[in-house]
Amino acid sequence: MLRRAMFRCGQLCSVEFDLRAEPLYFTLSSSPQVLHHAHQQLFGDCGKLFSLHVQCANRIEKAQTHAEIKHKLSSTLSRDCDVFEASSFIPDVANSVVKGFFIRDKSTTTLSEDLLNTLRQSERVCVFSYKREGQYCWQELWSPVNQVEGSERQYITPAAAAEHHPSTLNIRNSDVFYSMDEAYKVLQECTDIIPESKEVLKLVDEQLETSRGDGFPVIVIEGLDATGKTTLTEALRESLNATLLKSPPQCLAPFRQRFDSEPPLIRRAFYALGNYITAAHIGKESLRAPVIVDRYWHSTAAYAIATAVGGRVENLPRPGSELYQWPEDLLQPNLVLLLTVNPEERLRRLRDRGQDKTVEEAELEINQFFRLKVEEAYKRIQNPACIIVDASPSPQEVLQQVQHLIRNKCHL
Ligand SMILES: Nc1ncnc2c1ncn2[C@@H]1O[C@H](COP(=O)(O)OP(=O)(O)O)[C@@H](O)[C@H]1O
Ligand SMILES: Nc1ccn([C@@H]2O[C@H](COP(=O)(O)OP(=O)(O)O)[C@@H](O)[C@H]2O)c(=O)n1
Repeated sequence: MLRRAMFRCGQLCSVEFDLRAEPLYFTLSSSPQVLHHAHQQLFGDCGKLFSLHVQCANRIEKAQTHAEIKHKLSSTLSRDCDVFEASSFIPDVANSVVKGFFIRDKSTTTLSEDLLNTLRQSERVCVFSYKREGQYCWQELWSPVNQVEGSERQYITPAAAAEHHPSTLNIRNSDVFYSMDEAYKVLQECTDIIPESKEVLKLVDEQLETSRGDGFPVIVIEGLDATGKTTLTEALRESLNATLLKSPPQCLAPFRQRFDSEPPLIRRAFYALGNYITAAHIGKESLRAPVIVDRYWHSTAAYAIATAVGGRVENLPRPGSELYQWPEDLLQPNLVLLLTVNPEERLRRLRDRGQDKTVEEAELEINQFFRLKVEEAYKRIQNPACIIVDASPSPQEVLQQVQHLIRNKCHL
């Protein structure tokens, strides 16, 4: 299946060569093409250069295989090996992305070849090698012993950058879910390999139909870790005599660690279903009191998009993209406030709080690109859009600022 996918006409390939730069784009053709300067860097002397592509029909198996290989490559290959994320895709065609890796092995050992041969035998992975003659470079199926019979040469053909970053093509109902059914289906497909999925789906089934009558206002507080959400939401619960809810809801707490260890497809479906459970609780609670929610769909979508899209903020889906649209079947709050503090103050608060960071928070600290993408994705989400609140002042000042906003917007 993959070989067809790799060579399909109009197929583009991209390699995330450098986090700070645009991916390297090329396509494949059966006739020799001269390499561009930019492609010399990757295909320069070829040497031990391989590309490795996951080929599984089942999307759960594909997601898990990709995650397993990523872990294997990072834990097994020596520092003499560069590993780059790669994709082959059809520009602007949703779900056309086939993900893979490029491995440039500068070591003198055969470690990468031994590992690739092991992976290749799993039948879920296809490995290509690269050869060069003068100005021409081509790929062909690889095997450790000799060239795979009938393996035709596919010449590397420089191509212009795609208008939209390839990672934005697979977001819909793979990283971000726009209906409960789509998220529900993913966990249904996992029940035999992740038994906890059955319990999560049972909790979803037990929730009442989400009714959003003309109840009390629903206010969501969003923001990166340590921006002050917990402190503010607890103060608002008291000052407004409100009900405080969280997403994911407490009933999912026993399963979080398990799903946090799964690839994005499964993990994000879990958090999406958490929002639907919280929505049912909001529907009920808002009939008798104002409701404050600590994180909701903005968090789920912003972190998922920022994780899925490699490289810089510019690679995010454009503002106004349908990927930022609120799910039609998810209860909408009256007001969403995004707490922001400068990075130094946030890190100080994180340290003062002393709790260990989530893996994602560790990533936020190391990778400034990721933090900027999360913050930008939060701001691009529409219907409802969030209102930005500077949460740098003291807890009391932030509370007063927010109470003023709530009075104006929700007449509370
Ligand atoms: N406005 C504020 N000014 C200074 N410190 C704050 C403020 N709000 C919260 N903190 C402190 O910062 C840390 C993180 O706050 P927390 O409410 O747990 O953030 P979050 O829930 O967003 O992760 C805590 O130690 C908290 O006491
Ligand atoms: N509604 C939500 C809430 C959290 N999350 C994920 O869970 C991570 C941390 O959530 P958390 O509630 O433990 O973080 P804090 O509220 O403690 O900062 C976020 O970084 C998101 O990746 C989500 O996807 N959707």
